[in-house]
Amino acid sequence: MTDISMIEAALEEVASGRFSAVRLDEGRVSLVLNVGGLDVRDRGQIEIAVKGKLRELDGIEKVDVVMTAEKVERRLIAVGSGKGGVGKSTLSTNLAIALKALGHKVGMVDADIYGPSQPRLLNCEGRKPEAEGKQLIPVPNEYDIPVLSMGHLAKPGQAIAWRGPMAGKALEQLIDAHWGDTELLIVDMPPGTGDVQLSMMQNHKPVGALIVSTPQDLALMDAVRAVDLFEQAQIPIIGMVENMAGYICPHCGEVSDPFGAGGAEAAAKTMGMAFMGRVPLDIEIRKSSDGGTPPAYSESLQGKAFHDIAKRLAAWLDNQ
Ligand SMILES: Nc1ncnc2c1ncn2[C@@H]1O[C@H](COP(=O)(O)OP(=O)(O)OP(=O)(O)O)[C@@H](O)[C@H]1O
Repeated sequence: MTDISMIEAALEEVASGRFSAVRLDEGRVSLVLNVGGLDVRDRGQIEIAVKGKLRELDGIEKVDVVMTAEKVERRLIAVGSGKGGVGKSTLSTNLAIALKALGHKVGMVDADIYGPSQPRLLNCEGRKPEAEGKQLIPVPNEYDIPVLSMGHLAKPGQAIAWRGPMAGKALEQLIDAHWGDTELLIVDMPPGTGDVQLSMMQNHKPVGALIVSTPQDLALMDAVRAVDLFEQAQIPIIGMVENMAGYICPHCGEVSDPFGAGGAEAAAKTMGMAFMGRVPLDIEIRKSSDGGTPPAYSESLQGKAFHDIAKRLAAWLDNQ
């Protein structure tokens, strides 16, 4: 007849170093399985392997497995802007990839529920997230940045026209998902300064917010409003990023400043916040990002600006 030592020997084969509290009671085995660091699929597989292996043993009729994982301390970083189209999503994607290259375990929440673009930017459009119980499982992709976006739930091109409370609920589902061992969650915020943004921040308390602006005055006025919103919610501002600064002509190499120059840096100084860096207006950034091959993933010149900003962001996180 099977005894505890035989059960432990069998467990050693399929779950070495991960089991504890093994009990045997009239043909019924119970144990605790530490699944820390495993993703959802691997967790499922190890559970099946353990149950299968133990049921092969003489007289074992039932196996109860309790899975535990050390709690991952997950930090949220909000990327916001006062208005749309300033490059918030592009920055979020490329920063996520650059932070991953620095060794962080990064995930992405596309909180821009009315105009989701992360599925396209991370080249995983058309994939549906699976669910475990009531929790969504983030969508994997070639960049190893698990992502959840309303774009994965709605049909491509389908307009998402929700009222505030519904939009807020959808966003909760994306954030309270099965993020596994993801330590850093980049939240690509919806543009503007409405209720959805405010309640998300109150509920989830990001550790900090990055503000994106283009250099011109009008965009900067909107950026000031975004700063106000984060301050209202008592979210520390990490700093300001200037996007679409200095256009380099692909033909003659001449640098021009269609949206002005240095405006965001000056505004950051006035508001007493850090300036995190500038990203040039470069057609390659648009082509590669919108084409699902973010420039930060390659050694390209265009990727460098994002890597520099990611280093500053990582230093800020280290100092928290
Ligand atoms: N530095 C840049 N150089 C060239 N094109 C850029 C740059 N940054 C962003 N873009 C392009 O500008 C467009 C808008 O960018 P993006 O979608 O990232 O902005 P957004 O602020 O997230 O917009 P929305 O609020 O509408 O989601 C995209 O086509 C993107 O490729």
